[in-house]
Amino acid sequence: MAARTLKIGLIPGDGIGKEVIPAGKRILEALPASLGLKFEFIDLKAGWETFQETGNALPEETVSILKSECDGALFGAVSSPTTAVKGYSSPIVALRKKLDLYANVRPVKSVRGPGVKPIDMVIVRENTEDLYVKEEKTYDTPEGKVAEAIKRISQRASSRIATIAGEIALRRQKIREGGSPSIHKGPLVTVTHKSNVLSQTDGLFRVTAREALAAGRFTSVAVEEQIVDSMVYKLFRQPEAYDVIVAPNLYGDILSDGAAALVGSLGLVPSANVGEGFAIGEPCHGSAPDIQGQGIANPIATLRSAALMLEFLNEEAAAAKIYEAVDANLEEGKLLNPDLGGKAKTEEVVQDILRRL
Ligand SMILES: NC(=O)c1ccc[n+]([C@@H]2O[C@H](COP(=O)([O-])OP(=O)(O)OC[C@H]3O[C@@H](n4cnc5c(N)ncnc54)[C@H](O)[C@@H]3O)[C@@H](O)[C@H]2O)c1
Ligand SMILES: O=C(O)CC[C@H](C(=O)O)[C@@H](O)C(=O)O
Repeated sequence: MAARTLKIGLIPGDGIGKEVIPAGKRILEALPASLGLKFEFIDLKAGWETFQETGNALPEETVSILKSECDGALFGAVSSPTTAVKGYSSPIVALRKKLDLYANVRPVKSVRGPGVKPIDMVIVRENTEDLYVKEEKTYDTPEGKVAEAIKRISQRASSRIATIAGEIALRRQKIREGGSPSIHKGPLVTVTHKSNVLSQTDGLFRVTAREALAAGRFTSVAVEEQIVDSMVYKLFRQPEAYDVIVAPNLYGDILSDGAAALVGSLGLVPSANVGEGFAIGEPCHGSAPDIQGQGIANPIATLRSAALMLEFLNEEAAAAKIYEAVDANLEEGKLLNPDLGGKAKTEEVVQDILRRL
């Protein structure tokens, strides 16, 4: 069988993005040849440093190479400023829209072990609209300034995101039926919203998601809904109750960082930005300026993001190899980074996981 060659764009970005993306590249290169996969890598620029060098946080070349040459990509993190800087706009938010990566898929899973609360959920976050359309304005009134932002929810995006959430629930169920141990009895999708207050925007999300999940092929999928604030409460008290969560963009962003705390660290939680036939693996965390340059960033979110990207490029066997090696490191618990209470450097954890591949 001829090997499949995947061309992968590498966008480290800023801060610890530069420390963890090389680890993602190395794990792909270290996959066994028997999987029949080869990789070519293209280094691409984006982020705050790129903005300072070129005046553009997302150079056109990065977008055009991703579109015309790559099968997928790994994105580290960028240091977006918290005050407006003229000409700067978050490159990852822009990429999601430019490449129509409409779903942000974020699995949050605990590893097996005594005393560990079993958690195995996937947050499926709408990735193109909601408050992330970034249509904001500030104006003066006699009482002072007022700022406004548009929250845009469309039927099309809500339907697409609920549909992929349903498909992910079915796929997870199939893996369970194949014998994988699981804490879930059957496929469940929880639709989250705030339509008790935002009856038009979140109301449209809720109704459309429910309609999409009522399709014939999802008859085996149980569908529940929950208002986002009480969802946070239940997520923290009973995380094992969730299988697949589907959420509008901003709620999905917030819920996934919260869920990361439940499994020990943001440094563990991966994501994939998924569109038709293209995926960008991206750790859920940011550029972590508080630890950058110390060589202690946890690489696991990135390694798992590389695996997740492979899953969406139909390379499940290769993805499974990476997950197994990472889980073995965590289950043994001897070589952990400081975010998990250990003393290991990034490099030591990477080497331990590569050894297990
Ligand atoms: N995808 C992205 O590009 C992305 C995502 C989130 C935040 N950001 C940006 O990152 C910058 C910093 O944001 P923040 O500090 O709010 O969030 P953050 O995710 O960077 O850090 C939050 C906390 O988690 C820790 N942490 C995160 N990743 C870790 C890892 N791999 N290993 C060990 N510890 C880790 C950090 O040290 C910090 O204490 C901001 O400029 C923000 O805009 C970018
Ligand atoms: O800081 C940025 O430029 C993007 C942050 C980004 C987001 O979607 O809001 C991040 O929080 C994420 O979860 O991917």
